[in-house]
Amino acid sequence: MEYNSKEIGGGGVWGPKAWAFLSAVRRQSPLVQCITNFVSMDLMANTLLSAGASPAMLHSIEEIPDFTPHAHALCINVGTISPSWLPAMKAAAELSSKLGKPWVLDPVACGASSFRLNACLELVALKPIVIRGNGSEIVALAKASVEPAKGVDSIHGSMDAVEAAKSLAQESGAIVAVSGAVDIVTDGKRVLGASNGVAMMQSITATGCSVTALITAFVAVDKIHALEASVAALSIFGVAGEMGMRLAKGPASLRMHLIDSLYGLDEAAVLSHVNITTLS
Ligand SMILES: Nc1ncnc2c1ncn2[C@@H]1O[C@H](COP(=O)(O)OP(=O)(O)OP(=O)(O)O)[C@@H](O)[C@H]1O
Ligand SMILES: Cc1ncsc1CCO
Ligand SMILES: [Mg+2]
Repeated sequence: MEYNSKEIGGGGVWGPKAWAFLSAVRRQSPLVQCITNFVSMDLMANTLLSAGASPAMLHSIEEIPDFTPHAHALCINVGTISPSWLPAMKAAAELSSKLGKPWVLDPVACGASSFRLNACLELVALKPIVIRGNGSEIVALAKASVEPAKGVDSIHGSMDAVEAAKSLAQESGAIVAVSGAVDIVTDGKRVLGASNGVAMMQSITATGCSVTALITAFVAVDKIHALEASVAALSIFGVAGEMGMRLAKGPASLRMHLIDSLYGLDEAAVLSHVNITTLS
């Protein structure tokens, strides 16, 4: 995709960019392989379908040589990792990188144990194009230290993790995204912020996992612009949350309306709601 790279500030230039990404996903319907946790499989697959992508939750190591080459992108999430899952994650990541296909890492609760942290560090070494976590996950991964936060939930705001995100991006070569009230995305130099979404999204399990999968679908259609793809996916998911919140009565109905809103997003809603700015 071609963009006017000259930023003219605010959502003005980003609304059309975000719409271009969502439209490309709807048009191309990329096949996204997800090796993810048991909690997130349903919401993640439905998020991808609602955005127009095609999810496939294949995680067996025996299937990777046949299947992974057909996927347009790969999402790896360590949420319920056990030692038997790690070889398949590494094999799929390695094969994707070898084939020039983008893959995205969600380092769920990477500070919770040394096994989980080391698994994430091994995966980071296999060159994900994007790493998306919450504030505590990005701080733990950047410091490479076990420091139990609150399990899969964050005790850091996304803005508390900006420096950690920049240093992780510089060390790893990946785009790093931190979700929160303002979603932060950095390549180690530029820092973009997406101020969409509603706080109640934190009360639905696996919304973070699902937005990581949406980022994967967006980089599947334009891996050259992974920074822009990531911030656009975070903003679009947030806009769907804002629209869904108008009809929701609580987390359970927000979950349903978020999916419906993502499915039904039109250009006018995207252009008027996307709120992406350059932070530095
Ligand atoms: N205070 C907030 N206001 C608006 N949106 C928010 C807020 N906090 C989180 N979000 C949004 O909620 C979604 C999930 O982000 P969160 O940081 O909770 O991820 P997570 O901790 O990895 O979640 P999970 O592990 O349950 O998948 C993102 O789209 C994010 O933008
Ligand atoms: C609750 C939970 N536990 C492990 S993974 C997961 C989903 C949110 O990350
Ligand atoms: Mg998470």
